Amino acid sequence: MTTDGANAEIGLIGLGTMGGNLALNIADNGFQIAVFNRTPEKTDQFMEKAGPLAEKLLPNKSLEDFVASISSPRAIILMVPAGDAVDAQIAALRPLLEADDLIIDAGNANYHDTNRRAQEAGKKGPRFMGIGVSGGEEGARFGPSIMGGGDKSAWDRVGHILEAISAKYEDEPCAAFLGADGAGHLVKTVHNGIEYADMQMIAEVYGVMRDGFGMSAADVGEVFDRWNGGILQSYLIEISGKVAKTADPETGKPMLDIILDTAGQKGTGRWTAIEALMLGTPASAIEAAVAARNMSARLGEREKGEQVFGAAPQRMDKDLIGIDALEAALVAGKIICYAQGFGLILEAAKQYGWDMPLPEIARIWRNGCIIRSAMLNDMSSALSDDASRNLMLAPFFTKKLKETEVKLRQVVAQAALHGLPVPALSAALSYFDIMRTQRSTANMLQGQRDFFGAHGFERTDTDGGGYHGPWAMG
Ligand SMILES: NC(=O)C1=CN([C@@H]2O[C@H](COP(=O)(O)OP(=O)(O)OC[C@H]3O[C@@H](n4cnc5c(N)ncnc54)[C@H](OP(=O)(O)O)[C@@H]3O)[C@@H](O)[C@H]2O)C=CC1
Ligand SMILES: O=C(CO)[C@H](O)[C@H](O)COP(=O)(O)O
Repeated sequence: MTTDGANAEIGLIGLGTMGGNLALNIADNGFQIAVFNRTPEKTDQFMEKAGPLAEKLLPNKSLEDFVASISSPRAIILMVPAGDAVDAQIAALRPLLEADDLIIDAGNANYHDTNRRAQEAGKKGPRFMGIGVSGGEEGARFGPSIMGGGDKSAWDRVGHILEAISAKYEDEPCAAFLGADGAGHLVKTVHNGIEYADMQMIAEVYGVMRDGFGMSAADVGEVFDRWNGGILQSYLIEISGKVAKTADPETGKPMLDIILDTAGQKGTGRWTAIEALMLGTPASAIEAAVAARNMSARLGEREKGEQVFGAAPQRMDKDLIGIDALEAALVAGKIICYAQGFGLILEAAKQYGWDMPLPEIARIWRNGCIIRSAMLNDMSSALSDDASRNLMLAPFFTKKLKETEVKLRQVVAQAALHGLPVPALSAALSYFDIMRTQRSTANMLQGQRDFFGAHGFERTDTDGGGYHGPWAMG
């Protein structure tokens, strides 16, 4: 293949929401970038909107021309839907590329797919790496958080571009190499799992304010705005305030009162829960958040349930718990869901032998990504002190949990008494209570298992295992 006129330093396929903005971001940072889109008309539309950045963009209508316009060894970012589209795009590119060329999947891939693709690349070429990108449309355009995985030498080749286009926190790039094969995509998946839990807990306190306290959407928005000035400062609290205060231009009603209450999901939250179950590590707040989205989608069943049982939510006297208790409950819930998320990453790193820098993960989540928040700076410090310790046991977070735990308990208890569902906050509280109890109730489980299956148990008064109760059949 000729490389005459191959000027682009990098290429990108998939000019959708994320890919189009990422390409503009790369061009804006001074890199010449070749672009290609399956539907050629979208490439024309993209170029029309590129303005002065067009001079840094090399649009192509065929994959062959696209590949030929990138300087060798080539680096090509894929920003297409996860799954079959990625495999199909790699298969289409493979005959056009040389062994040292590099394909970078920047979509929300399942990390098991990334592990497989990395192995296939090792056998068939070209080179391959998977990176997680977070920040939505705006992040892609002006600075996302980038979670790199794969071959370190591949990261070293393109890392300067990824760092340049990433968000910055106090001038530090929110982009880093996090480990081999699918490590970057595993971290992005857990990021999204935490995102699910964080969003769900915010929705739960919104529910207490709306259905329990009878507050208007605008008043709820004011509360979120106030919280955003304190310990809960975060992108998700900020946008929740904006969502709550926005009116529908057509009806003038609050947007929140117009939006149908069935949550969509594309899979990353579910993958996080599946991964936690497969790795045997507790992620109950995240699992509860995924289950809550699943329940929300069953609108017909919920309608029938309300007809049969009556609606659950009941008004509650604001003084029973108060707005400040909701803030404290969110603080506690947030710490716990991050403790679970980092615990899951730690477990996956052990399983795959990946040397994953947990403080670095918290560091690159401090800006650019959807879960960016003030607390992530403290998490990065806590994980730097000891990355293998449960985050709840880091002194800063122990103190915060001691300050907020009672409020979390009051919110969950009063919510339950008033029929206000708070599944993620409840799961967080149960996790907290189990993880601070030396003598749990699993002795009963062991007794039951031994009774019906002779599975054996360990005794508290003797070393070793394989003991049976007197119920065992002789
Ligand atoms: N939206 C978001 O907030 C975020 C999305 N992501 C991930 O980024 C990736 C892209 O998402 P997003 O930009 O939102 O998606 P869009 O639907 O906006 O764009 C998808 C792009 O992929 C192309 N495409 C679709 N199917 C194929 C195919 N079979 N072969 C080749 N190209 C194809 C489309 O081309 P065409 O114009 O021809 O349809 C389009 O350019 C996904 O993996 C998503 O999960 C990651 C972080 C945030
Ligand atoms: O990766 C993202 C944010 O970090 C995407 O916006 C993703 O689509 C969010 O997940 P879901 O669509 O399942 O809510």
